[in-house]
Amino acid sequence: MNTEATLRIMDRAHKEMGALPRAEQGTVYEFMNRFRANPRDPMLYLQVTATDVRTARIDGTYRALLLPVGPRDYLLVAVKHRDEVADTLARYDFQVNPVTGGIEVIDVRPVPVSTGGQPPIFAAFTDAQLLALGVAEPLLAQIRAVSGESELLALTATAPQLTADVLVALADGTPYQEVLEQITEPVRAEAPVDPHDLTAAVNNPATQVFSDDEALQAVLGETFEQWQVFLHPTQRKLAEKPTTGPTRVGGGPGTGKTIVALHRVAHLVRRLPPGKDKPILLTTFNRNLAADLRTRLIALGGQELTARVDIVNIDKLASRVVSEAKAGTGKRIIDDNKVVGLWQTFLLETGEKDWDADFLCAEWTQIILGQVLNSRADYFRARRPNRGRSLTRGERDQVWQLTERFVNWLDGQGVWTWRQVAERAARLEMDRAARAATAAEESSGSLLRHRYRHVVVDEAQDLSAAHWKMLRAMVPAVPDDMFLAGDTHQRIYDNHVTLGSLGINIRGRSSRLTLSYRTTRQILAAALEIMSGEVYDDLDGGEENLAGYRSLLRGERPTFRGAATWAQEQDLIADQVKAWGSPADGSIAVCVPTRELAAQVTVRLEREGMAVIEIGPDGPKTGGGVHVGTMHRFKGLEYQRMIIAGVSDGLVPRQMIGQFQLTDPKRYERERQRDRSLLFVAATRARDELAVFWHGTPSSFLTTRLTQQ
Ligand SMILES: Nc1ncnc2c1ncn2[C@@H]1O[C@H](COP(=O)(O)OP(=O)(O)OP(=O)(O)O)[C@@H](O)[C@H]1O
Repeated sequence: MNTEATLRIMDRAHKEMGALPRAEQGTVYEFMNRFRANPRDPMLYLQVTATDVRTARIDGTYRALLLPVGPRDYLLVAVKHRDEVADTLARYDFQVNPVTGGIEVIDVRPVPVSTGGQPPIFAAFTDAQLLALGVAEPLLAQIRAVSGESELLALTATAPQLTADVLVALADGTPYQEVLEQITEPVRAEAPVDPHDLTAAVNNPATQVFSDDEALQAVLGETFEQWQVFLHPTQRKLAEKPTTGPTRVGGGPGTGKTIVALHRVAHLVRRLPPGKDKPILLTTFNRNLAADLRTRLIALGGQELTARVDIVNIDKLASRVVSEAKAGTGKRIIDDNKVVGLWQTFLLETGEKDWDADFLCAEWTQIILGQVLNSRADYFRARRPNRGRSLTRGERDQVWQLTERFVNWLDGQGVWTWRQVAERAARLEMDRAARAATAAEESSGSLLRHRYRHVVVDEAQDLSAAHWKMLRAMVPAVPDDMFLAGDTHQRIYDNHVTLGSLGINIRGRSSRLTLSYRTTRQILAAALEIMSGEVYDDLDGGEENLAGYRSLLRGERPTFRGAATWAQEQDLIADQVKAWGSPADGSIAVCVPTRELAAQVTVRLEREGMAVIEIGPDGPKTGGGVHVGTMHRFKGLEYQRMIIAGVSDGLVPRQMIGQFQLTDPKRYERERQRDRSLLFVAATRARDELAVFWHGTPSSFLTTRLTQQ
């Protein structure tokens, strides 16, 4: 098609279009085509207004508000009913933000006046201070009038993104300097900003625009996914920034880490030379998350994009490496949670009484296999972080010998564990990398190469050291080699690593997202309360916290209710699902600590005539019905409404970990932290509403502030 003019869509106009009836969306689409073909078409009634903005006729009812940003370039800033145009023009202001260099559309309608008589929230900050943080100047008067949270949220709902981010952070008590460093600096324009140069501004990544029809077609098409969103400028920077080495993106639940990882993949694919190979690996912890990543990546860029990306969960990747090398042929892989039982049988059969099966199992999986230790000598030298009791040289010798015998014993039965597969794969890949390096040095023209050019990992907090060693060996240490997304507060498997010691140096290349797009402020506050007092690591020997973690979404306060017995608690669950209208569309989930409880809840809800879908290792089998599953199954998922049930003393944290309190206090702390993280993960799956139930005594993770509200 001949185009006379460009017409880009600004994010807020895009949202307005999404809210129009379907037929109207099609009309906007046609309008855009006609406008691009000939903006002077008299049927479009392009009119200059008192401000810089132009209006044009979409149809008998709707008008487009257009901002000229170049001689033949326009920005669609709003789609309005014709009766609202005059009011909109009077209320809206447009500016180039002097900090970000992006165009902002600002709604300067007055904030509803508070009747509470509270003092203004931002009185402590001068105008100059607020402007230095990137707050939109036309909003200063409104900002000064804000004195309560509901007014604040009414204002931030329509304010430009940076203004909203800054105001909420300041209102939450984040120190000025921290807001400057964490919110403003990451989105500051790289070059000086000329506030009058709209052409430069529209091309600045801070201006959130769709530059083509894809977005509109997505709105019209069936495949429009809610997550196909405008990246926040901080998210975009992380997704597109060139890096000199491994990089990590952290941040609380729902801050868009997965979305950033997916956009990173898309960005890397766009930079690949043409080809048919798959030089990018996208991996995560389990099967259903890998399947989810594939679906989301297809939605983002279609088959063309996924054609260049190997998407596979980490254990499957390891087993693929092992079977390619024909290592372990004929052996059956057994589940890691069966390994302690096997150690017990082995110790019984061999009459070995000096050692505890649990201790040996952890030592073998975490230290010997986990660190891919080659020899007894390596084991003598190995660091044993987080292992609690120390071992003498003689004891280490005994452990080494016992594990060797145990491995032979397993071998004799034709089985091995996922941990062993990971360790073997790491070893094979490390050998391959060493051979590739020698071949390159000798420039012998060998075809030996690294498996991948880029590796992107989601849910990085749950990978073991052996997994990391394997991944490190799969990709050369070059710029943009590894991109890791993860949150240690959500670690639900017992894998603690220090990436630096595994050859993955993320120092100075670690960032954190803080704005949650999933949960409401009310749910977030409860989830943070669950985490209070616990210390978490940053995957690299340091500490990480959730400072600045926040949300702009508003909702009901979560419900916390106890019952006398489990039977009565099940009544609470059934009543709550009914109170939510028992929708069978997969928007509600019930999450419990154990499989037995999940089975009982299923029976109970089915008795009420509800369709129930149990969540298995591959995620929910179908979308419909009320989803029920154990807490582990909820990693990476999200629901409109969630019930977390069985949050009782003895169940959360698990009673059995009490045995370690005296024998192995470090392990006790680790296990307790893991259970706390499970509850945190579960609570942060809820988008709009959350109900937490227990029977008997509530879990010690539920503070009295929560249980008595
Ligand atoms: N810039 C954005 N605009 C609107 N929605 C967003 C944005 N970024 C993320 N989201 C939404 O927030 C939700 C969470 O995103 P995502 O799954 O990427 O978060 P996460 O940090 O990986 O979460 P978790 O750690 O809980 O797995 C999704 O519904 C996603 O669509």
